Amino acid sequence: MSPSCAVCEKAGDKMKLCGQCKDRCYCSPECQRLDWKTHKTWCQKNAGKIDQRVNQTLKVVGKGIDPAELFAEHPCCKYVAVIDGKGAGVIASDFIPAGEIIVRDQHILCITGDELGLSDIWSESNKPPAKFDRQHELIKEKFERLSESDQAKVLSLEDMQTNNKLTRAIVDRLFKEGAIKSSWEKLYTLTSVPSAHVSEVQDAGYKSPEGVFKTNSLPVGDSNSVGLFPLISRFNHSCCPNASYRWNHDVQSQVVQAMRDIQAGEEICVTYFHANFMTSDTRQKRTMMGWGFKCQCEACECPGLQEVRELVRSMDDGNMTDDDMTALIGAEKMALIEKSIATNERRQRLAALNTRLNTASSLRMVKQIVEEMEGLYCKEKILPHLLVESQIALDLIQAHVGFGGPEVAKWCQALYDKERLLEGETHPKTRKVKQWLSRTPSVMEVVNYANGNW
Ligand SMILES: C[S@@+](CC[C@H](N)C(=O)[O-])C[C@H]1O[C@@H](n2cnc3c(N)ncnc32)[C@H](O)[C@@H]1O
Repeated sequence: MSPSCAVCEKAGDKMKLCGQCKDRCYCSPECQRLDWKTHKTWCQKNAGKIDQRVNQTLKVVGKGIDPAELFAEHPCCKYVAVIDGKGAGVIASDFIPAGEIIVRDQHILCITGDELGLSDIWSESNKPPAKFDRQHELIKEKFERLSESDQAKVLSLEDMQTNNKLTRAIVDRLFKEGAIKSSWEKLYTLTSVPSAHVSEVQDAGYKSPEGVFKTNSLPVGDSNSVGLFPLISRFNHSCCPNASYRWNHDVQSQVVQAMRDIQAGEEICVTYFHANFMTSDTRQKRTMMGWGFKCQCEACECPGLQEVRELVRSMDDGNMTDDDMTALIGAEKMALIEKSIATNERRQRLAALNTRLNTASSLRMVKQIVEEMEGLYCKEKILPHLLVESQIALDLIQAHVGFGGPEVAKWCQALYDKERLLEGETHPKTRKVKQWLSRTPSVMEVVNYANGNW
């Protein structure tokens, strides 16, 4: 759904905003002319003020950026508003096979460790306050040097650091009151607060290039730099993702790559951190602290769990049976709670098994652990996933080489198949594993490979 014309209410993607106040939308010059008589007085009175406010709030928010246009060259993706509360996201419009590179992206704003005097910008950038200040200045300077359209791209991205909660509250309120009619319009409004409400967000700070940078930046390969990638920043997080951010050495770009087959209509999600071994509470804390959101992915959804927990805690005299509990809260909610408990138990078990893997003292033990982990990953919808599969193949190669097992060749072949999909045929990693197909590697070779020294 697109925003509709203020006069005829026709919807469309190519709406034009009133050039003076930038507050009203029209489908054609005819409709704009028709509206002018009634709109004129308000527009003339407010346009100057609004422009001034807009400039003060850093041109607030990439007005005129249509995310669909940003993605137009990427036929796999169409950009749509997804679930409420997640902002926008990316939906596959076609079937995407595992391994396919969905989007390649170049950064439009980048800061380097050298500029900040840091040897590892990714892990150190939040530490010393002096460097933190320098970071603030650098982002501001670099942002001001961008073209107007790139500035708009930056400011159309999420800023969970500055004050998006307030923006969301305003947008939700307008949606409830009916002033925003469709979810597309809601999305559009989230990146382009109506001018009548600009002062509300301005007072509280709203978006800043720095906030956008901190919400969205990613490492630029292994170059000790961090960059802002306008397309890739549009992918939402999931604790059971179907895609992954990766740095592609061949094309020197950040890419999003499918980690399993993705069906048309599925949301394409990456993971923002390593969530496989965390319970939902830990994951929620992580997303809240890192990006200011409560994760709403499939693995985390359990509406009302918190409130039910509190209710049960307040009522439980120690004698409550499962049947009492179901009667109290209803079968549907009970099922959700059970689902949530089960998923947390599985993630905890996965974490414990992963630790045990490092100290397993026989091939049989490694195989048992890996098999159990595979079953748990499947139940958690983490498998199939190319990165997890290649890790499993690598663990099994290591165990077979170390304990003299009979299946080295089988697992080398499995790892080679995954690496080909992940990195391509000519990548040094893939070539290394290809050598192993004709001879058994040494333990040291496998260890080096696992440590990234290939
Ligand atoms: C890198 S941006 C992703 C694109 C963003 N939704 C947009 O509209 O541009 C990160 C922000 O998206 C939202 N988000 C991403 N994944 C989410 C999830 N699993 N649940 C809820 N919100 C999510 C949060 O607001 C988060 O700060």
